Amino acid sequence: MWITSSPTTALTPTTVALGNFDGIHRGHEQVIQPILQESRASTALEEQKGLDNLDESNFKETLPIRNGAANDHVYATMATFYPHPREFFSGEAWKLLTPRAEKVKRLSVLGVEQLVLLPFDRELASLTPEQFVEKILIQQLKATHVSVGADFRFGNQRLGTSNDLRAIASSFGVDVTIVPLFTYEGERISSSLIRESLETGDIDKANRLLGRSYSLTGVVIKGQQMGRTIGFPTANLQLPPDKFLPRHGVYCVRVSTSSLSSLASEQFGVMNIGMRPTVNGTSLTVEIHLLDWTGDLYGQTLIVSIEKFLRSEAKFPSLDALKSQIQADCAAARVYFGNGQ
Ligand SMILES: Cc1cc2nc3c(=O)[nH]c(=O)nc-3n(C[C@H](O)[C@H](O)[C@H](O)COP(=O)(O)O)c2cc1C
Ligand SMILES: Nc1ncnc2c1ncn2[C@@H]1O[C@H](COP(=O)(O)OP(=O)(O)OP(=O)(O)O)[C@@H](O)[C@H]1O
Repeated sequence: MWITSSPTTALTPTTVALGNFDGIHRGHEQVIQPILQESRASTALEEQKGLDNLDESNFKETLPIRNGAANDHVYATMATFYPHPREFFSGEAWKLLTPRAEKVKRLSVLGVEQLVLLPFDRELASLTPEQFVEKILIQQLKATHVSVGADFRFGNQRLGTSNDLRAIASSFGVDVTIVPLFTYEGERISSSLIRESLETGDIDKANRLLGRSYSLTGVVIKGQQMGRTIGFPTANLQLPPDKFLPRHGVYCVRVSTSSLSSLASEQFGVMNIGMRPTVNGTSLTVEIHLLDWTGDLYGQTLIVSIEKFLRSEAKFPSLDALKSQIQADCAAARVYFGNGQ
């Protein structure tokens, strides 16, 4: 996937899904679908042209190549803002459901070909809706089609609505798909609602809104190595600093790794997110104990899918008391994953 934070270097022409898209939830996927369809239609057209021109003597030259203006390919593009507008306006670091690497991975799976990170600064924030369309969408991205949700707002002071976008874009001959709001049990699916669910430990709801399990991807680093002394070795995860974490506490998780060398298949585990008050911890840690697994995971990248909130983190009077509780956590996780022992 081509990623650029300079819209003038975007691959063009484009079909554009527009918004913040933090989390890439089920509502976002509805907005992305039309641009994929349009891009695939252009690929089919290209391939047909390639085939029409094909003969044995010029085989190489007539296959469609996607570089430069010489082809008709329309690039399925997500145009999003960086930093997140909330971070820009509040001046405070904004934690993300999908930090950049995760977003890119998810978009690639969906078939998006290009991510354009529009630098969100005073200049961009002060563009009127008309200026935004003309400068960014038409001149820079050479959009042929744009897709947004019905509640999309844009331009200076968020004055432009999705209908305004359609009216302005149509004056340039560009179609706008306005996707009806995708709801779950009567509530509009949004990044904010997913954050709220994660904050309260309602993992089931967060995962249903997302359409997949909320996950943490990080490298295993060394902890204090006390876990093994109480019989529960843990993999301590280092996460991107801008990753949004659910409420502190203990969770049932599924763990996999992109590397073939460590975990042969997905493993079940228990995870603690918190300060470890029992051992007078001073920093936030995210640590996982894998059920029925021993081995070395240092340096490995783990993908941890969060499935269920079990309990809040607590300060125990002794390490033995903590150990008994972790044993109970493991038992609860086995029951949850259906292999009670
Ligand atoms: C499933 C699980 C639950 C935990 N619950 C708590 C807890 O409630 N309170 C606490 O202080 N620490 C808790 N911990 C963290 C332990 O204190 C920690 O694993 C131990 O201190 C070892 O840390 P280390 O791996 O950095 O050496 C938990 C750890 C796990 C794996
Ligand atoms: N549930 C939904 N159904 C259809 N379109 C949606 C839905 N949620 C967001 N969109 C659209 O997807 C694009 C990206 O949405 P954006 O990330 O800005 O909103 P969001 O998920 O509601 O996040 P937040 O809660 O932070 O406002 C926008 O065009 C928006 O209108």
